[in-house]
Amino acid sequence: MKILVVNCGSSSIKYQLLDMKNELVLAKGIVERIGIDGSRLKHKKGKEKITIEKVISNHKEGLDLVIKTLTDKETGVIENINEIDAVGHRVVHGGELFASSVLIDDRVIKEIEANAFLAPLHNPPNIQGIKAAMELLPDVPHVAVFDTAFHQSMPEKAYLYAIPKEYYRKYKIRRYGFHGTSHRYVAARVAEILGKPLNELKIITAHIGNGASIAAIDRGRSVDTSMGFTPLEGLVMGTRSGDIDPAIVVFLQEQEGLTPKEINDLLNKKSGMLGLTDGKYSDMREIEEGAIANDPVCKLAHDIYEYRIAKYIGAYTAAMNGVDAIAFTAGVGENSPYLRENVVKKYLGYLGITLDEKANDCKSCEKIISTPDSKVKVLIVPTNEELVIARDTKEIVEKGIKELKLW
Ligand SMILES: Nc1ncnc2c1ncn2[C@@H]1O[C@H](COP(=O)(O)OP(=O)(O)O)[C@@H](O)[C@H]1O
Ligand SMILES: CC(=O)OP(=O)(O)O
Ligand SMILES: [Mg+2]
Repeated sequence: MKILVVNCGSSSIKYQLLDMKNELVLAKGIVERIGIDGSRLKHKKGKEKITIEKVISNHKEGLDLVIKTLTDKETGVIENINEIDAVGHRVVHGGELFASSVLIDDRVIKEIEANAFLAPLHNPPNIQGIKAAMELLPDVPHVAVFDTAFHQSMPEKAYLYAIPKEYYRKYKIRRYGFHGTSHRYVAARVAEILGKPLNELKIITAHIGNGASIAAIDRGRSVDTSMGFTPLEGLVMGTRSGDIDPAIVVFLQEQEGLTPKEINDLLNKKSGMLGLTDGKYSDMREIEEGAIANDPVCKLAHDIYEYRIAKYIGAYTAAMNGVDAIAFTAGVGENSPYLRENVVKKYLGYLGITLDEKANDCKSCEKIISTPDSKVKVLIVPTNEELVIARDTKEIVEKGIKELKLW
């Protein structure tokens, strides 16, 4: 079975074509700058890389180009579209309706559309991608895999905010959490690597990418996570503030005369590492270089970044009344020995953890980086959200079911 995985952002489409016989990635790529000057497709087939520069006005044109590239004699990996057996779509916000992956039909599309007000940046392009893919590949099943689904197991005490309850009833304001597909994959891998059943482990997963979140996973179920109503809450990120006193929002609106959209942009796009470095850097590689070279601005920004991670690990250890394993994943978590070393050595000694510095000196590897005598295990686990999407899609299609049960 060959499955196309599609992840539509506001101006991009990431895709992978997988052969599920051996879970091999046949080709992958990204369409960038959709509807903007300089749109292009970057495609990778094995070690071969190509770029097609072309005007791409909308998601349908983008997906059309993806399919053409996948079936082209030179760049392609399949003869024609009939070889694609199913399509798996990443959908960011499933609200309270979707606690698992589902087969897409008219009702599901309507419900994802109804949730768009909760994720105005993410869900509209996701829906455009689904509609375009269903038009281009009308004869195969399409499956939606939600970022929020895995976190639907959180108890009320973790997901309700202490604001008048009518706003939960009226607008569904609550913690949803994101990156669920990644947290779910990483927790399952931790159990496999440690050779213990997932339902006997307390795991903290730290998805530290450009967007970043931490989750507390108690015996396979997400019981708390740092992102909230939107992906703005929690950790300090590339350009997002993470936790702040909500009174700052009102204060800045009044003092600076900002509109709701302006304050939202300020917190999502101009804050985090970018804000802390006066608009210089949002990429962790640059901040790290600066911090290692003792640049005081980068050093302080990095201190704040790692401190927030450490605080959440402490909070989630308390939330689960203990922890067996802590796993780092995503762009920074997988690739930065410096970040992991700082968090573990400065802040996690009290858990009986010693860092194995040699093991930690590694990028994109899957391994244990705490010493054998450490009471709590620390791991690096490269995430693979596309593989989870493809596996869920395969399971739904093969079993002929509408919905997958996650727990
Ligand atoms: N070697 C590295 N050291 C530190 N940070 C890295 C390294 N490689 C990638 N990153 C960081 O990973 C982040 C992107 O992570 P990723 O998980 O791809 O994010 P997203 O999916 O949110 O775009 C960037 O901030 C980048 O700087
Ligand atoms: C939901 C979210 O924050 O995603 P990303 O980290 O990819 O921006
Ligand atoms: Mg990501």
